[in-house]
Amino acid sequence: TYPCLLTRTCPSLSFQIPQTLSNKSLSIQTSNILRLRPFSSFNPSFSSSVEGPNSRMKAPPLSYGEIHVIVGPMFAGKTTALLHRIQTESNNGRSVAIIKSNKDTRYGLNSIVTHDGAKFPCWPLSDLSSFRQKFGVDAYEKLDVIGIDEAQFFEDLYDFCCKAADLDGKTVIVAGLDGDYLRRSFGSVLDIIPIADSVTKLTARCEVCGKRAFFTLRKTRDTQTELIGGADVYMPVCRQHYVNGQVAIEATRVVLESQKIPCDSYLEAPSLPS
Ligand SMILES: Nc1ncnc2c1ncn2[C@@H]1O[C@H](COP(=O)(O)OP(=O)(O)O)[C@@H](O)[C@H]1O
Ligand SMILES: Cc1cn([C@H]2C[C@H](O)[C@@H](COP(=O)(O)O)O2)c(=O)[nH]c1=O
Repeated sequence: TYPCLLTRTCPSLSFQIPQTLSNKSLSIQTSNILRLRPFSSFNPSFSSSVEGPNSRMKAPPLSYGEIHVIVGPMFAGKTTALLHRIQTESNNGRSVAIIKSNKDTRYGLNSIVTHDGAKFPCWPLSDLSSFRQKFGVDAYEKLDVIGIDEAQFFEDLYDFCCKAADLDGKTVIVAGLDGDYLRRSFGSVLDIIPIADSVTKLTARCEVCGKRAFFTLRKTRDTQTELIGGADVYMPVCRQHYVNGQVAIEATRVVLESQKIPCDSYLEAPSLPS
């Protein structure tokens, strides 16, 4: 339980093997060994390399960061919750920034907008790794809280969150879809659960019966995973109406294809079987 820093050892490291082991035939490659260094021997005012000529490790931050994940179907209030948390952090005097995917250009690139129309300025990016450079290295150092919306669209989500919280001391608040329209894991959102401090799953209202909605039903015949859209393309549904809706969509597809009738939108909420 001694607070410690893991440092990669240099190949010339000498260490003691317990007597019981040293008598046996034992081959250990020192370059693959991790050594625990007492925290007290670490000087936090050093920001560059920690140990040895081969080490590229950055000194750990003075305080470590946090990762909070908000998931749920579309219309569940993920963006609203993200904006609320960011606003609270900002009101508490912390420096904040929000990143969103530049794939969603529906409301203009430089703002995130909730389904209710609430807005906040943001950084539209294709990948998270470019954020530090684009935001400015000095400005990034001073940043306390980073919000990420539409997290399912970022392939480098895991690496970014890890680095931001573990090495750079940032609080990262991530909002995104846990599942796609077929309820498959979406992007890397579920991959960051093991490194998160908290996970919140929000629900919407089922568009058919008004009960809690856990899933997002796609109303069109498109089959690609990524398809930007709102209520024109998607509706939040409960389990019963997800299952019924998928059956209805599949049946409609078969009928339309057999009659070669082009149709963009299959479903309207009132016509869904209950
Ligand atoms: N079926 C629905 N269930 C819940 N909220 C809905 C629904 N349809 C529209 N909304 C509106 O959407 C808002 C949530 O928007 P938003 O935060 O952008 O959600 P998300 O980011 O999860 O898609 C709700 O406060 C509500 O006013
Ligand atoms: C289910 C599903 C959604 N999308 C897209 C549709 C929207 O542009 C976003 C989700 O936005 P929200 O803030 O959660 O409302 O994702 C998609 O591309 N594929 C899907 O399967």
